[in-house]
Amino acid sequence: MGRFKKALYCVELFNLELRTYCYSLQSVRFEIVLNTLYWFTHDLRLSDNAALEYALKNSEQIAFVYVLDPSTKIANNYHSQLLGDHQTRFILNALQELADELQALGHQLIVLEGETQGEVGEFIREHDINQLVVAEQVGEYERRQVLHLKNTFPEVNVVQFWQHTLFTQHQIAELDWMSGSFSKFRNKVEKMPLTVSTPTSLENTLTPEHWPKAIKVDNNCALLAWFERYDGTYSMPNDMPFFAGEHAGKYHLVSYLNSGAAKTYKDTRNELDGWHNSTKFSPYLAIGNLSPRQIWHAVLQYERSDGANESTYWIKFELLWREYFQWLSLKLGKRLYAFSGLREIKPLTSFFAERYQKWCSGNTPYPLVNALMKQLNTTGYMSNRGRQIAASCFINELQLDWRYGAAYFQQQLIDFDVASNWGNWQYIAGVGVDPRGGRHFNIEKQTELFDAKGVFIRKWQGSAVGSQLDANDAADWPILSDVT
Ligand SMILES: Cc1cc2nc3c(=O)[nH]c(=O)nc-3n(C[C@H](O)[C@H](O)[C@H](O)COP(=O)(O)OP(=O)(O)OC[C@H]3O[C@@H](n4cnc5c(N)ncnc54)[C@H](O)[C@@H]3O)c2cc1C
Repeated sequence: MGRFKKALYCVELFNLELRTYCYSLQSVRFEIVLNTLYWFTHDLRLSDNAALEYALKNSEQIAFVYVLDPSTKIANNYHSQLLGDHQTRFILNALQELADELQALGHQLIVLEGETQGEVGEFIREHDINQLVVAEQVGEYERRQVLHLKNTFPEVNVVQFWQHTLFTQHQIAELDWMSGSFSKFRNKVEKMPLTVSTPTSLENTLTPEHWPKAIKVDNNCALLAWFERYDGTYSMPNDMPFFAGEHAGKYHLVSYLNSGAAKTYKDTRNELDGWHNSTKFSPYLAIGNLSPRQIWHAVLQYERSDGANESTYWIKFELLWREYFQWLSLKLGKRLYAFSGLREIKPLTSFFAERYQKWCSGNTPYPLVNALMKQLNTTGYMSNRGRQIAASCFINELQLDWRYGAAYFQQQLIDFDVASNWGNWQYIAGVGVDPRGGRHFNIEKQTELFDAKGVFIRKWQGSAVGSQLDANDAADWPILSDVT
């Protein structure tokens, strides 16, 4: 055989082998049915959800699961629940909407009740799941849950997607930002500059007839049970109409921008009250009814159509604060919850049960703080400036351990987000990465600035009942000779 013919022969042999290999790969693929479990966590939406798109395109059968964990309703070491009633209600309503959406597509949202990783694990076992798809999260506790499942089920293909932030992990790696102040982070982001990729829409990528088959279960009444337990007779305050769900989130985004309030955002964002004085995007971002990319691009679109100014820039600036805390939380891991945060020095505090109680219920000697806490307890919301004042009072005037305050906020906030809450508390307590140390807001000055006429304090009945911080002062303690 000539050299040329020999070469051709070899190529043909190689092609044949390649075809056989591909064919066997195809048959393997047909033998293994991809039974996927899609686990919803902080991504309660169908659009701009890369993990969900992947799961739908790469499965033969699929089940959608969300877990309601009763242990999150039990008081923890800080005397607070991990999941308070305001956010519970918000989540339940969002789940109901998601369940309806999935049902219209011939699928089911299976709401399980129990210890989260145990419930997911049991579902994997019972339904021969060989692929678990879940959005990647920044919280240490949530990350450990997925890690635990990966270790328990090495045969299950665990696929995770990063979709809770504006930027990708790859973009952040390129930034070469090894944690540090917000200014450093923002400067780097804006100097590069990093681009926020366009959000995706499920309808444009996958028509319903191409969805995988549904894995269904019979017993699915946990959602109803939780509604009965936690929705009760609750009526939403008229001036804080937080309707939950992906549709409500999208509607809120459009109506906020249509209201024109974005044009004056920078001047109004610090006000203590008023629906349109700030965007109120936070509850939707916290549970993933909206993605930050959807908001970012809606603001860009608004700037193109209605004009950009300092205020529209400032909305993006604040979204960068959120972004910063998400990446910081990922870097800090469990140090996000540590008393000394990132610093070597532990703050000087004590535990005054009475002061703590008074702060929580809004009965301190500080009317503005009282009004803020009552607003929080009633609505689940408090403005950013309000949060700064209330947290500063907790740390500086009341000299309490900041972690108890953070945990109480976690319980009360409708928009609780692990990175933003614990990160901001660290920042005010002076144990975070900020080089300037903690923040002490002068309550009198803040009252003068934001509630000079006392309207907010009257609305929330903040007037101080007594001017004394502690019922017992040192003089009330028995002296040693009396005790013996
Ligand atoms: C002690 C303390 C605790 C906080 N806890 C939370 C929390 O659990 N969840 C939460 O979402 N935010 C938290 N924040 C940040 C901020 O107060 C809220 O995001 C904001 O008040 C929500 O209202 P908005 O959507 O109208 O904000 P806007 O002023 O309209 O801001 C637009 C968006 O930017 C982001 N943002 C604005 N300010 C901050 C900030 N300081 N840190 C991080 N992101 C920011 C939010 O996503 C917000 O929705 C906390 C702040 C403090 C000081």
